[in-house]
Amino acid sequence: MSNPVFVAIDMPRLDAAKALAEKVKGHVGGIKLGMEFFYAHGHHGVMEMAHVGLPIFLDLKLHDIPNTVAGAMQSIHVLEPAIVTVHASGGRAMMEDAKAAAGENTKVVAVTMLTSLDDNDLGRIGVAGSAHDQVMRLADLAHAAGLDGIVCSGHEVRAVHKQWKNGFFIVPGLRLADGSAGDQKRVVTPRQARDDGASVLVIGRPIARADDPLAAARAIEATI
Ligand SMILES: O=c1ccn([C@@H]2O[C@H](COP(=O)(O)O)[C@@H](O)[C@H]2O)c(=O)[nH]1
Repeated sequence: MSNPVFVAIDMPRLDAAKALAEKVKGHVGGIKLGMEFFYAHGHHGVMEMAHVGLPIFLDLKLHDIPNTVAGAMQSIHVLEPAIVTVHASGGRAMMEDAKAAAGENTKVVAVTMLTSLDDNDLGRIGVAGSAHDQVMRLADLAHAAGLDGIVCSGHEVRAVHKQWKNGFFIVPGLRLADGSAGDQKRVVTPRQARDDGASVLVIGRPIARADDPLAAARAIEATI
């Protein structure tokens, strides 16, 4: 993949989403659509965004019993997304069934621990150990389930890459050194994540909410 940046288009308006994608398309490698967009526009919206001509990452973070997640994967099959996410904490059988139900050109990738959480948050939800331990544990489970890779923060991607050589690693929670982290807690720069083995760099607000999104996308591209 030449440009590893997928711009996260987290907005409910289709016209605004299309305008942003058209504006930055020469400086990103793909488009990430999440719940905010998909719940508002569904299949129609994804098909509209596909006209931009970039690979589509459907970040739906599926998490349910195996039969339901497999059904959801079948329902989005026709959209031929390049990437779809499920939650690793849904368990091995859920991930296996998700992969089996996905199209052959769709990478199924497991969200390990959200980048908006840190070690303290993990303790509060009853999980012992560090974020690093939790990501490594769930990466092993996703690998065993036959998934293509995982979503983790830039704090863990180097270690995960070492243990899963041909894995596909998606890293959100990216900020330039002077950028506000907002709700993200495990943050690194795009350059750091790339150097540490990220396959895809997910960048949302630093582009979408910039005064000049095109200039922001260009500036980020220049750093990687
Ligand atoms: O652990 C995760 C998993 C997914 N995301 C998604 O990435 C983008 C990040 O947006 P920014 O505006 O660049 O913070 C967003 O769509 C999240 O849903 C994540 O941040 N962390």
